Amino acid sequence: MATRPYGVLGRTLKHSYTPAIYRDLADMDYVRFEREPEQLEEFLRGDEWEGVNVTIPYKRAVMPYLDELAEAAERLGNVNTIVRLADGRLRGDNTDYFGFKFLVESLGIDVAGTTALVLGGSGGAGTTARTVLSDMGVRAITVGRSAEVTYDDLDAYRDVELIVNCTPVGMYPNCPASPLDLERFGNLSAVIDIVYNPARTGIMMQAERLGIATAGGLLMLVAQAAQAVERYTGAHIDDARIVEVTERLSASTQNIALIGMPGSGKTRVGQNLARMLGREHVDADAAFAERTGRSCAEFITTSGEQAFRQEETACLRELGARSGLVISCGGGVVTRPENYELLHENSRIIMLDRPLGELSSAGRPISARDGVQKLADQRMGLYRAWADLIVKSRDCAERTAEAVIDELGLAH
Ligand SMILES: Nc1ncnc2c1ncn2[C@@H]1O[C@H](COP(=O)(O)OP(=O)(O)O)[C@@H](O)[C@H]1O
Ligand SMILES: O=C(O)C1=C[C@@H](OP(=O)(O)O)[C@@H](O)[C@H](O)C1
Ligand SMILES: [Mg+2]
Repeated sequence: MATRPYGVLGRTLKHSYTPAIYRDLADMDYVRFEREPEQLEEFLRGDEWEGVNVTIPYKRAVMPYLDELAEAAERLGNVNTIVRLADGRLRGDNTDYFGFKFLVESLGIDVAGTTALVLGGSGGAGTTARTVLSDMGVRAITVGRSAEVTYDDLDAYRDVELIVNCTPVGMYPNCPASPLDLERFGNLSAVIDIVYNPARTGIMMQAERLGIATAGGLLMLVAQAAQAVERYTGAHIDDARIVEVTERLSASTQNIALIGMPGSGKTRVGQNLARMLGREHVDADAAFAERTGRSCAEFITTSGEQAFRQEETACLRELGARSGLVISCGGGVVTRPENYELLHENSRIIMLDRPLGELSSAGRPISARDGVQKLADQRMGLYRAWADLIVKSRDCAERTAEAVIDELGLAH
């Protein structure tokens, strides 16, 4: 057994999911090796590590210090895994190839003979994607601002079956955003995005709306890590385990967003949920008050509902992009269609379904103005349509929180 640690080498790694992935995949402790460019040589020639995953911006920069390259690294011209061989020599490998192939295969589509647009295809990730796709029999076309095919030339490619995003457009914190409008493509079978935060990027959400299959980058991230572990330890990690670890990571990194009628328990159940799961709780109404210096009720009474809704959306844009939170929404979040994607991009949306007769209007100017029944007529259909999961209210907020945890399949 190696006594030196494994780790991930990069420049800023604070938000890296990699240590969590290794812990879950292989019960391995994984060190974040944050180094500046001028420290690279010393790090690579030193012996404080046993093996490393390499991330941007060093996937090419490490190459001069390696003694040999695996075929994938040679072909792609970059290295994401370095293994220390028994004789001390360093071998550079590239497991992103496997990771991306795993992602494409997860769609369950026979891609051979199809054509794909690879957005950002000339960058490092784009090269990996193009190489994998070509090996799978796909005609991969690089699209980029200075590539042979630019975003202005796409009318000639309306019939492509696949679009792959390898640009950072849509990545946290500038989200939701999409590099491309899918409307003009009439023959798409899938959209792949290698971005993994948020869980659903702008282009993926548009694809969902159009009924097109999607795959996000988290599975690739876990699959490349799994093959790196195989390279370090020689132990095989099977496909089902890669999927299982991805699902767990996806569940823990996405927010849990509670929606439902005013008084249904979003705030109180959210507090309990966060406590039970060890997560941070954010009440959207409290965040609103902090941002504007006025409570929701006060804001609505003095500035009107429309101004309130505008601020509420601005608040939600920031909140919905974050990770791992329990978010208690305001009851009126469903009144603006644009709020849906702000939640859906990185949250599982849970509707709390509490009998109307139990709902109080106290301190709620909109409930008081319209009455619970009228609000329910306007909103219940929307709550149901937005929800990934509908949980019936139990006899107290704590028990409802337990039910949410059980129905989400989370441990507490
Ligand atoms: N079964 C239950 N589930 C949720 N809340 C309940 C339940 N029974 C009573 N309550 C009470 O109802 C109120 C719900 O209010 P709140 O959480 O502010 O709702 P919302 O945020 O959805 O408007 C709280 O005072 C809570 O203690
Ligand atoms: O139903 C609504 O339109 C509102 C519900 C409130 O949140 P709760 O549902 O938590 O009471 C709050 O966002 C605001 O007063 C408007
Ligand atoms: Mg509330």
